[in-house]
Amino acid sequence: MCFILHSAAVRQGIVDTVKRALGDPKVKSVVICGQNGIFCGGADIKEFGTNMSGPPLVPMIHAIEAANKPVVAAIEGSALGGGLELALGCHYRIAHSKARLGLPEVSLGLLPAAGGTQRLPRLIGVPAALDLITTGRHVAAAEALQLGVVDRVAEHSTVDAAVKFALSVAAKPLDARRISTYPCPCPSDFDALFEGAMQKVRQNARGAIAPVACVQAVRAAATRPYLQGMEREKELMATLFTSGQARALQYCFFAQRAVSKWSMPNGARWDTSKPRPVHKAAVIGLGTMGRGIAVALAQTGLSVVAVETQEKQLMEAKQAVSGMLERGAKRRGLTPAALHKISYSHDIQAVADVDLVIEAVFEDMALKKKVFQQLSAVCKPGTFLCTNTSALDVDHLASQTRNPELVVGMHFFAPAHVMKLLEVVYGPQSSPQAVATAMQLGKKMGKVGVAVGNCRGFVGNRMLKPYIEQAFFLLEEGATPELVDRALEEFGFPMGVFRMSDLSGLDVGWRVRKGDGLVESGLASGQPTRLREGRRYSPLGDLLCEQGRFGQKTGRGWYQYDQPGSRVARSDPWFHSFLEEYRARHGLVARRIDHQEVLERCLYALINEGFRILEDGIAAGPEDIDIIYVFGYGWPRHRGGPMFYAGMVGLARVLERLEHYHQAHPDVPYLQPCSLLRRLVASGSPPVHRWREVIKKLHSQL
Ligand SMILES: CCC[C@H](O)CC(=O)SCCNC(=O)CCNC(=O)[C@H](O)C(C)(C)COP(=O)([O-])OP(=O)([O-])OC[C@H]1O[C@@H](n2cnc3c(N)ncnc32)[C@H](O)[C@@H]1OP(=O)([O-])[O-]
Repeated sequence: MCFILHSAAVRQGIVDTVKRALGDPKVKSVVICGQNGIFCGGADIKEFGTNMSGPPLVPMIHAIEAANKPVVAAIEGSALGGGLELALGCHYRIAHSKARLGLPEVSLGLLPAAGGTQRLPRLIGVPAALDLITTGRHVAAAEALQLGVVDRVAEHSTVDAAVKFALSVAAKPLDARRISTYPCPCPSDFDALFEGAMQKVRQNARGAIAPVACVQAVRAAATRPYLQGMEREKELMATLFTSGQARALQYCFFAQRAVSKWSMPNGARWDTSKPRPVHKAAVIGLGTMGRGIAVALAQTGLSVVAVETQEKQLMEAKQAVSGMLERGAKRRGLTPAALHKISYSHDIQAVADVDLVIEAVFEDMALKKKVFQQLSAVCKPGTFLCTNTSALDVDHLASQTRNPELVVGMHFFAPAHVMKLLEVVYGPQSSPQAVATAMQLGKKMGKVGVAVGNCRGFVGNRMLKPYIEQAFFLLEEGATPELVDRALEEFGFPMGVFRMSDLSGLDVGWRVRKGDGLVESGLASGQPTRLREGRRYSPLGDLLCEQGRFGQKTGRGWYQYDQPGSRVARSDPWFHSFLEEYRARHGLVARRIDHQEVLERCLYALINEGFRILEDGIAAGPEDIDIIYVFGYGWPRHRGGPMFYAGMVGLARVLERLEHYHQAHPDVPYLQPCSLLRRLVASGSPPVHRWREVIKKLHSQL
């Protein structure tokens, strides 16, 4: 018999049908399978937080395990979460060779609470179960077989194989097949194992509580009888279930899927815009970003033309890209086939026949303009021209070409072959097909693409500006880089703003500020002013750059490093006395600044800019901003992204604190609450999924 599992109706169907099968003397054994080639993706996440109806999962799985006829799970596609837990309740598991299995609940802020934390360690041992449950990683059928999660792997029809197998074991005793009755294999180094596991998850979790609860639940499996372990699993799940973290992580799950359903202000949408196939692509400029992009493109199986006009740089890049592809293939146990997908040239004419070009030359408008003019002349008609700028005007570049509708931004994040985020930037002239093609190519490259409008810094970098600005101001007012970074890292960022600035290089922002005319001449005198056009400005970063302190690469920045290029940031007494002198020179009196002020000033300023971005229609909804921050800027996923976080804090509270800080710092426009935030508060602070209605109303009145 075949069943489908998903929501309340499905569970009811399983309970009824299994009962009927077990009571029917003609039925000798039972096979459970999914529909449309997918065994089961687990519990319906949309059901969480609602009044769950239908039979609960745990007694359903117990009844299957207790059955007196063999029950075989035929796993095709995925068996995830509750789906795998159901399979663990069956007496045998047969998986298709392409199937993937896992307990990803931890990534939703939960734990496998339908017996997963109690059965899996009994089946495959504590270390392997801890690995799967605390990371939530999916395993392929071959690994599942090796670990002992499944009994057999089928190459062809899994259901046929399972039916045949079920008939062959119809008369066999089942006592040894009920996992809940197994003793949990207890390793001799029990305490060390759990201490090590706990330390590891705490280190990686950045404040997320679900991984810690997962370890506690597995520990219960190893120390308590099955039923008591189930009680502990239930208790821990109840705590997680009501936590804000579970809500945030489940929001991220749906937000990630929502952003793929992009729309543009002109009404173009993902479901009405057809992408054009891309068979051959080119990258122009083989610096750090260009190399990463070339690797990511080649790994999709596309033919890639990599162009770098400087011969020496071209040779170096060729070596570096080959190394990256070889290491990537080795990690995945493959031969580096992508190596042969790339051809290199120093001549831009080599891109004449490609379908899409990604320009990744130095971040300089004059240079990029020249490249776009050349591309427009060289490429065959219809070639999409994309720029990997991180902040420059995409429309201006489009205007250099004969067909501006073919131009979009594809903003990758370093290292481009690793980082998941891709901002796809459209201008008023970009065609829906160009956006659809860039989004589809991003997906092929394993990226999470977010389509956004064109403005300075797009979404991510635009919001970063007020965040960094506040961090600089906090130093002037009495904080240290250590204090600011600690507050942000305790919040859950992998790196605070100053450690991040040292890593990416202080000179990057310096160059941009110089280009904007913000860096005053005569800095050497050490007396630059702290105002630009009536706005407060901190020249601290400029002063460090003047001293050649560019961060890790020079061994000095906001921190000091043992040597240029080394990664361990150490507190720098030089910087502390420099800061004191700076404050004294400008008549600034240091005051005590606590973590709460750091978080409120840095994060609320960033969130406020997020509201402006929504107001301006640069991002279609809060989900787009949140996904950009979670995937590209290290925002802790268990806090859902900045806009979701604002809702968790309470919009009225965010507004009140911004008003407070703006009053104290009237010369900082970024702290002035945005009118969309005011409007949302006035509309009763609706939940984040209803903000679009308020935004739509606002836009219709403009
Ligand atoms: C008591 C405790 C019990 C248990 O321990 C708890 C759990 O099981 S927790 C659960 C543990 N399980 C997981 O964490 C597995 C989560 N799911 C996945 O990893 C992938 O969806 C899957 C691999 C299954 C398919 O990938 P794919 O083929 O690329 O397809 P896709 O990803 O694009 O999704 C297609 C559509 O289905 C939607 N949707 C999907 N799953 C769920 C769900 N569980 N629920 C609701 N909806 C779900 C998804 O939103 C999308 O909707 P839309 O409206 O079309 O945008």
